[in-house]
Amino acid sequence: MTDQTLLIVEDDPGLQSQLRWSFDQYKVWTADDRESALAAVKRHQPEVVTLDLGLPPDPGGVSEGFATLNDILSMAPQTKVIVITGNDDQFNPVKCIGFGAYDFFQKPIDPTLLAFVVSRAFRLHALEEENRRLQRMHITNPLEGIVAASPEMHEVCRTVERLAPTDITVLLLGESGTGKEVLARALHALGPRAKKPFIAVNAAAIPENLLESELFGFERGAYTGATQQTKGKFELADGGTFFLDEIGDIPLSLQPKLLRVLQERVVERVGGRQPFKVDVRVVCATHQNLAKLIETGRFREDLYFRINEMIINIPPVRERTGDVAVLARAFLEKFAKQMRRAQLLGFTDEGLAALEAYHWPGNVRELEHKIKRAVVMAQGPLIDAKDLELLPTSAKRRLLTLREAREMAERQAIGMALSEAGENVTKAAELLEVARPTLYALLTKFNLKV
Ligand SMILES: Nc1ncnc2c1ncn2[C@@H]1O[C@H](COP(=O)(O)OP(=O)(O)OP(=O)(O)O)[C@@H](O)[C@H]1O
Repeated sequence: MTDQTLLIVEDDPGLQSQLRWSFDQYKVWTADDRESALAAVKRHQPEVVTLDLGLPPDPGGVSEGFATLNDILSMAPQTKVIVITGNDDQFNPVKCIGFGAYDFFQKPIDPTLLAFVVSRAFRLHALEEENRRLQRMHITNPLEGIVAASPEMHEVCRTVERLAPTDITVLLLGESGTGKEVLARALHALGPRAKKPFIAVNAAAIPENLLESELFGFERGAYTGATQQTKGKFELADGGTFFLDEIGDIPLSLQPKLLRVLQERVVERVGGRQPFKVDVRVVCATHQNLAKLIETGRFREDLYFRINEMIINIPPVRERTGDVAVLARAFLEKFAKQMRRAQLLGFTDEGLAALEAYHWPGNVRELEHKIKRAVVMAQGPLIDAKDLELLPTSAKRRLLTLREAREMAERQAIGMALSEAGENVTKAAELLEVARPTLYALLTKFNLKV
């Protein structure tokens, strides 16, 4: 027997038991009036219901059946209700479907046909559930490897999705640790070059005198110690994506050579005389203000125009509405699993308040490190401000309106509850102590696509 649950609402005991036996491959529950039907829906959450329209106290009519249909669908809108009636009013089918029933059946019942309709209803329900699950995942995982609940980051992710299939050079602007590299990887992974290399170079991390050969490669004998020809990173990225992080740190002397690669996709190794073509998609990033660097003569304007075909501004964590809680939760799960600390369940209210109040100058990277440390340090089942080495600060933040504060809190609570409930809306609604329809209404209100 499967876990698929069927509720048969039928007041005729003979028909009820006939139906019960013909569906023994499902978990079957029965009810014979509106009250017991609603109790069974609440308790057993059947995916499919067969509903006799003629229920007491109106067994010869349809009023009680329609009221039951209406109540079931208000309580559990995803349920597939198959209406069965002996009443041959030709308008009933239209009315039932208009009320949200999945299908309509006239008595006498053809068991083979009904079995077929019921199994199709289960299939459709499963497909819709899977669809809802995928959409819910999208709330906190808008892109592979990216955790975000804020509309600001969802917008960034949508832009990444739109740009991924193109070869447009993208410039990612954002403070350190905001996720520029993760987004560059997403641009690569979602595009046609996904199976080819993704090569990242951080210009700030490589000494100036080594940067040219790192980027463009060198020929044997190009300088003392150059014992063999070596490929540069551009060449290694051939066919794929080249991610140049901290482009603002590229020395002025190298900028013309870089401009040439970007303009003509041509590379020349240090000490080489034969320029050759490379096929790369280029993504650049910086936390610096390039306009200022241009003003002070440290960055070429023509290079700037080359790399800014499309700019994506990544907001700092303190400006993302509702991201801190879901990021914290995701990192807690990741590190608790890695470090086998399954007893860690979440954050104390004070811990969460401290996370929210902090201004995160190091953005997601800092948040990740703080949670990692706290997972090691925490003694009880909940992480508090002390474990995080944070005190609720009085750091100046823009004063929120009451409405903004309420919405932010609601959004965070929903994100946390969904994450806690493994993305199961029913469980999340229980954790939040609201009815499922209320949670759905809130998800819609916050444009969370369920
Ligand atoms: N939205 C996110 N969801 C999950 N993890 C994230 C997210 N953003 C960033 N991270 C993680 O935070 C860390 C820093 O991200 P990343 O290296 O992409 O930032 P960056 O902006 O490139 O930093 P820098 O400017 O210092 O190079 C990484 O471990 C990354 O996996």
